[in-house]
Amino acid sequence: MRLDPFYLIVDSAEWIARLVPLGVKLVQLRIKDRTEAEIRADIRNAKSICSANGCQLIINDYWQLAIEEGCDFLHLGQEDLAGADLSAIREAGLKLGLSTHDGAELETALSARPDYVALGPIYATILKQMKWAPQGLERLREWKIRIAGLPLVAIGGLNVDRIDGVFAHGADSAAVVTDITLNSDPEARTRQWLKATARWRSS
Ligand SMILES: Cc1ncc(COP(=O)(O)OP(=O)(O)O)c(N)n1
Ligand SMILES: Cc1nc(C(=O)O)sc1CCOP(=O)(O)O
Ligand SMILES: [Mg+2]
Repeated sequence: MRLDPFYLIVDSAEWIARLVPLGVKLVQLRIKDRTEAEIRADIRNAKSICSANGCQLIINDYWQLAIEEGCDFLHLGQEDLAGADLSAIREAGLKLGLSTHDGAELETALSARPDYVALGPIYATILKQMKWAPQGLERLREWKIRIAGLPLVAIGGLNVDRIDGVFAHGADSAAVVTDITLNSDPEARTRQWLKATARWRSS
């Protein structure tokens, strides 16, 4: 499986409606602190926008809703994974990406046979508090060897200037939140990301 090199992460279908039509081909809906009804509605909207734009939608955390809404790709962290029904996820035909932050988490992730592995935070992030220090670029090289052919997603503190570094160190896709969502012009920043990742898309 191949992932687009530009992996956008946003917290609403509104963001997806704004940015996916610009040419984004891989987006995660990462919603926190909203009601189940609101999340379900956003998943439906996001699914419809992504389908119309040929964009792969990945649902974060809400594996039951992803199954119920007929989604096809899920992202789970380690705690999410511990509480999830992997058989139900697989039976529903969902692909699965997993977060990792250290060697033990990588072992746990690999035993769940994921479709990609994410490593973070590569750089310090302002999105959420994390108990891990920045991994640095060299750790990506190590992970790429250890995951033996699986796609590797780099996440945490990425911006347009850091894109080439993560790909040069083995990442297959660069995931980003605040460099786009907190930018004064998110559409322009998205276009910069699309341009900066183009050479990794075609190679
Ligand atoms: C691509 C990608 N990588 C890592 C994460 C983080 O997942 P998790 O550790 O479950 O934390 P939350 O995002 O749920 O706060 C991710 N969402 N996406
Ligand atoms: C949601 C998330 N997970 C991470 C991990 O390391 O697992 S880092 C992160 C935040 C990514 O946001 P930004 O691009 O704004 O730094
Ligand atoms: Mg999670």
